[in-house]
Amino acid sequence: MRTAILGAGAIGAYMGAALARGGAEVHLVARGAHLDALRANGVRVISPRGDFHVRPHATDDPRDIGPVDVVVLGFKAQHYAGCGPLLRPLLGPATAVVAAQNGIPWWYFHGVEGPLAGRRVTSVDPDGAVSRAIPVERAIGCVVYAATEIAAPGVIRHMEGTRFSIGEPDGSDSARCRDFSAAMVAGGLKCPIERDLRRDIWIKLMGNIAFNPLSALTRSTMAEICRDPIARELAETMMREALEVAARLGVETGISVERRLAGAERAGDHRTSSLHDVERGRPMELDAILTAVVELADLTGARVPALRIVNAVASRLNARLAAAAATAPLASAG
Ligand SMILES: NC(=O)C1=CN([C@@H]2O[C@H](COP(=O)(O)OP(=O)(O)OC[C@H]3O[C@@H](n4cnc5c(N)ncnc54)[C@H](OP(=O)(O)O)[C@@H]3O)[C@@H](O)[C@H]2O)C=CC1
Ligand SMILES: CC(C)(CO)C(=O)C(=O)O
Repeated sequence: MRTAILGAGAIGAYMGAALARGGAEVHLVARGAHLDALRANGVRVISPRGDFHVRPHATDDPRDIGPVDVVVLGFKAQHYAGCGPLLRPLLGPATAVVAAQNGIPWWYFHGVEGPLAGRRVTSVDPDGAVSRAIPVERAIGCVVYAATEIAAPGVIRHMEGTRFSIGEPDGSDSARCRDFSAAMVAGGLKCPIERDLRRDIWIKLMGNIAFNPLSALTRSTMAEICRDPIARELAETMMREALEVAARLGVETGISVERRLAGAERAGDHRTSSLHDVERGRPMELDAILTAVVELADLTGARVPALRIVNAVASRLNARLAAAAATAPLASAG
């Protein structure tokens, strides 16, 4: 399978390294010092499951690669709207795009029936730019249960989790999902194909919706939030509100808030990807993880006062970080 990883960061480079280890043809698209290291030394994965090293092709120009069978999007979701020029050279008539992301994807109401069918989630696709850049027909959903970080340029630290659940937006059984899953499994990852990926999206989102913004706002790890009684109560309230939105959209996660909190506590002193972002002076990935859920609450009539307040506060921080990054472009280019 010919695969390109567009935005080969913490998660993308980890998936790419595993796919290459399993025998797939992998091309990494990255930039900056990370790209220099990938070109010079390949990807080193440091993992409690065993370290490994692979040397896939790495570039900043997808025209060097050309059409592939599968593109994995490893960007943060806020970069999807601008990815058209990078994505286009990789697309052949049947290329699938696996969106490995947290939160509500741009394709959320694609492939469903009922009054919301085909509706655009404006928080994640404000003017349709994402749908134009990445046509929903190409999308394969992907819920990431792994936790990784870029420990140094070209070096990925894998902390926990090897599950990447995938699924077609319309729940159908497809050869492209089966092929991608087989390539991931060959690389040592778990890649179940879910007929109802929206349930997985909400199970994962229960954690992210609370821990990602709270960790970024308080500069705390997940375990620190769990140990602080007030922060823990806020996280719990946010999770309950998210579950209510999911239920109104017809999704029952079947997982209690208590169980999800216990899982977060077990993750220990893990820094979320949003905490990594703000520590690097970058806006966190808020639109897909929180703002979209407030939008869906308004759509379904759910009361979400805690989500609304945290979204407003975190948006304020994001605006400041975006303004600071705009006045210091060289520092933020990484
Ligand atoms: N990290 C984790 O443990 C988890 C992450 N996720 C989700 O996975 C997704 C990816 O997150 P994560 O891997 O942490 O993010 P990263 O920031 O580590 O990776 C994104 C990568 O894309 C690169 N990139 C951005 N724009 C371009 C460009 N124009 N050209 C080339 N490269 C570019 C970034 O480079 P640069 O740094 O130079 O901008 C970065 O290396 C998110 O949706 C996140 O929520 C889900 C579960 C766990
Ligand atoms: C915290 C984690 C790894 C999920 O537990 C995550 O999804 C993130 O860092 O964004």
